[in-house]
Amino acid sequence: MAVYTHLGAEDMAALLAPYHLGDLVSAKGIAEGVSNSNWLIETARPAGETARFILTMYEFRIEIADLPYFLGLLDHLAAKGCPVPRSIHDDAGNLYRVVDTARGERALALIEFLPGVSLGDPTPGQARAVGAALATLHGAAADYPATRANGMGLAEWQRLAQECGADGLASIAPALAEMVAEHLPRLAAQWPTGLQTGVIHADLFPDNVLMQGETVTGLIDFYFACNDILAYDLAVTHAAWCFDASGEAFRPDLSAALLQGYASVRTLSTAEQAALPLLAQGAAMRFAMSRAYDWLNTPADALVTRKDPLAFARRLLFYADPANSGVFAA
Ligand SMILES: Nc1ncnc2c1ncn2[C@@H]1O[C@H](COP(=O)(O)OP(=O)(O)OP(=O)(O)O)[C@@H](O)[C@H]1O
Ligand SMILES: N[C@@H](CCO)C(=O)O
Repeated sequence: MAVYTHLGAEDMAALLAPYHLGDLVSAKGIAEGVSNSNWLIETARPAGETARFILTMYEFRIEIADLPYFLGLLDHLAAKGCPVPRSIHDDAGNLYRVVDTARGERALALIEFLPGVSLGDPTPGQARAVGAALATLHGAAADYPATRANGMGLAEWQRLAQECGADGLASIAPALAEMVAEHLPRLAAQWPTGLQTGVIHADLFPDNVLMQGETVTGLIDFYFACNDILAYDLAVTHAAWCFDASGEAFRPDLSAALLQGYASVRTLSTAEQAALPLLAQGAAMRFAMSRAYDWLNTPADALVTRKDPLAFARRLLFYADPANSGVFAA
């Protein structure tokens, strides 16, 4: 569950007052998500119609100084027609507010509620739509004026691996320690330079995409967004979408559809196309390392479920295997 801060009805009404959204009808904690407290807010306007919003209270991991980048990006993309939630500004025009809570000072922001559901078992048609939505996002963000470095790039994978230590990684599984020892130095030595960069989502997993049928109705959770290699974002999305739920079996049908969807909107350069296998190994390393670190550092009685690092260690080995080099062929 992810509502870390309890808010009573009066607290909630007071928090929402500067937004002039109408009368508070309901505020329901949302169980999904691990980093923030989220509520679905329903309000009634004077004319009687209801409106829905998501209220997020930032609990861990997110630097307040980064909120203008994340929330400004939502407004930039929404203004260009991308299916992302607009941020709701308070009556003074602020994108976010800092409030006192029983757990100390917290930043909070309101965004538009978007319809749709996130998928457990996507179809090729849905993967194609996600690929196209990602490429559209890359194009729409091209003139976003702010920049943010990728805090989850290669240097961070190396730091996380060091924090876990070879023994820590081996305590999860010996194969994980072996995989990191073999592949992390190689990725560092071979990581591509000179590919086109821009704003990337960097975490476009199925739980961060809302869909109705084969239509993408929401791209959400932009809290890893940053400026980095555009094709790396496609590689992240590929690693997140193109394996079955067990993380074992590659799904060529989803892979082909996702890549086709992306290419239908943005043509990859020859260099990007050639780099995809390596970028996908990097993407798999990124999630293997963040999950391994969380695995070793999340107390057993924590509210959140730890995610399996091995699912991404296996994906890295899949992408590194020359027998699979045709996966990204044009
Ligand atoms: N704009 C939105 N419209 C509709 N539902 C939303 C919206 N934003 C968030 N949600 C819902 O809230 C849930 C949690 O949101 P989000 O993924 O942003 O939280 P988080 O704590 O940052 O998650 P994570 O575990 O990925 O770090 C989503 O799975 C989705 O169900
Ligand atoms: N989407 C990530 C969590 C955010 O880093 C994962 O599944 O590991």
